[in-house]
Amino acid sequence: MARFAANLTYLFTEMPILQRFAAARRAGFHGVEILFPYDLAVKELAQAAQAAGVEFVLMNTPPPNWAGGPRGFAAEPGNESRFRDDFDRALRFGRALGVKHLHVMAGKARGGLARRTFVANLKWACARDARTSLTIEPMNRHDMPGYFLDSFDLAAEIMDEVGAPNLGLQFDVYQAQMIHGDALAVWQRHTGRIRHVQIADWPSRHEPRQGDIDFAELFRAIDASGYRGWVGAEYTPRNSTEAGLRWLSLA
Ligand SMILES: O=C(O)C(=O)[C@@H](O)CO
Ligand SMILES: [Mg+2]
Repeated sequence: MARFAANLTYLFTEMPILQRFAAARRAGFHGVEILFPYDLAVKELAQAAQAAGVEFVLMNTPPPNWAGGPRGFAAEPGNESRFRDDFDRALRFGRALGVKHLHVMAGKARGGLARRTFVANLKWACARDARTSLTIEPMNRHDMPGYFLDSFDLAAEIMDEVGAPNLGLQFDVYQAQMIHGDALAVWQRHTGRIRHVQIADWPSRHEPRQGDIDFAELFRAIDASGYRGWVGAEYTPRNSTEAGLRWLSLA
């Protein structure tokens, strides 16, 4: 069975960020994700992860202006040099924390030039450090209007164009269901490309077993596919984080 990581931007928000690592471990998680840890001290984050005994699995790049700004800008023509500077910063940050995957966010853009920009930036980023695993994740149009990477089939095409072994697909169950209406079918269509998984139920984006997705079937499909990577819990708890963790012992 895959290993589970707690997304500390979504879970355990009842306590300060540095306390969330140990809380996640006590709850049964062996890894953690943080969307944008850049405002925090690397040393303190690394110590918190080490003391808790959890792996740092995922963070996003480039660091965006989260307060109302775009979600990344890797597909935005004209921002290439900013992308490179910010990507290098993320790379340094990620190395210091031992982060397994860096999720490269496309930002808001449309059209052929945006596509070429995204491909060129990804090629550059993949070549920057061939040992660092990068991921791309499609986002649904309802939650992120205008986001360039808005389908898993487009992500597969982009990956083929980039053609780098250290670029993988991030399969978020909630995003797949929102975009394509059948997360399991998306899993089956793109299994070989998937490097990281995130889960939340649909349509609520709460914990598994609160909505319409058949997680027993999905976990069986993930197991049967031979996927042995991480599964990140990236959902908004319905009540407290602790109260909603029953799904973890049933997975
Ligand atoms: O919204 C999602 O889904 C994500 O995975 C985030 O990384 C977007 O920031
Ligand atoms: Mg996600």
